[in-house]
Amino acid sequence: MALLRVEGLSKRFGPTLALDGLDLEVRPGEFLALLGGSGSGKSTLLRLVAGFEAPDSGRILLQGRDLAGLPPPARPLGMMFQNYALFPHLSVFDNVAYGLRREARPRAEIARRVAEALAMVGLEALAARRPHQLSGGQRQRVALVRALVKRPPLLLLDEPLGALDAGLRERTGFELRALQRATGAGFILVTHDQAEALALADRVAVLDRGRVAQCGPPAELYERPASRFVARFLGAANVLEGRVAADGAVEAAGGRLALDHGLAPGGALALALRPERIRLLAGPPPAVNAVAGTLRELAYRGDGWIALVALADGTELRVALPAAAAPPPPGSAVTLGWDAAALVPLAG
Ligand SMILES: Nc1ncnc2c1ncn2[C@@H]1O[C@H](COP(=O)(O)OP(=O)(O)OP(=O)(O)O)[C@@H](O)[C@H]1O
Repeated sequence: MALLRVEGLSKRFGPTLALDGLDLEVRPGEFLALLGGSGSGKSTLLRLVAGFEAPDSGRILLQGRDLAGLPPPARPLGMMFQNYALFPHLSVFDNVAYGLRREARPRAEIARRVAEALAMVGLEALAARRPHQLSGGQRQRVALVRALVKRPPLLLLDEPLGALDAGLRERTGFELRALQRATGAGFILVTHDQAEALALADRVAVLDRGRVAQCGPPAELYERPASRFVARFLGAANVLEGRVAADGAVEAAGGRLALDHGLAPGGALALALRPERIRLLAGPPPAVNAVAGTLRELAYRGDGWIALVALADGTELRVALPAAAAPPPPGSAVTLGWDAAALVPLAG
């Protein structure tokens, strides 16, 4: 059985349709990332699951039970939202113990469970401190174990790493995933950071205008995006608009493109092509999967280069080159090529 099942969920705020018949499933023990641009409905979905808002239509089932009408505290969920304020006047221990005390658990059990929870994130030595005596990353970890100490089957996290700097963000991300595996809880993590979603999640759901545009394991979304939207949103893929010629090759971007499998001729077709799958070619171009263009812009990124190449038909390709590629200066004529397997047909 699914841990969480969301069926046909819709929510309107005045003229804005924040969720538009959204369907989603989270499996037991799964780390699911909700990825989407600003206003795509990520936070609204989390707020509806948490019970802070009621849907206009649709159902939310947790472990098979319809949550309709249940107030937030009655929902068996842990939550860590953007403004995860800790109680400033309470110690780390008391912050984490808060939820267990409200359940009137025996003192000895509370002491044991809080100690275990703090040990999971390496904060047992800081139990007596107040929040203002902690670093940002430490506060964030206290908020996390506070949400987990009641062992909820599902934890909702809204941009939990958003306030941390890049280095701490990556480290805390790894900790988050280790904690998820150790507890076996299902996690839903809202983020607008695609690298974070791809790195941490078992599956990623890409949201677009209140619907799930695609949901699947990170590599599947990245390698086989279903639509132009997902291809561009994840990893800034190039999208080539073309037409299938009589011999099954694709005419696009002013060149002839061959896929690694046959296509029925005649139709219009969009193909995704990742920037890092494109190479600079020297010498005469091959007959297929190569195009000539002019290098317009070049940016050094430390681990490599990003080049913008304008083709004769006006298409602009984004090309990621390795640091050792030694690209020619802007204004140069270049030939680009790629393997047939790099071309991914898009359905929408
Ligand atoms: N309480 C509200 N009143 C009016 N409009 C709202 C309300 N909450 C959300 N919206 C609107 O619903 C849409 C979805 O908002 P939501 O906060 O779910 O997006 P999001 O994907 O979380 O965006 P962000 O990444 O910017 O946080 C937006 O257009 C937003 O302006």
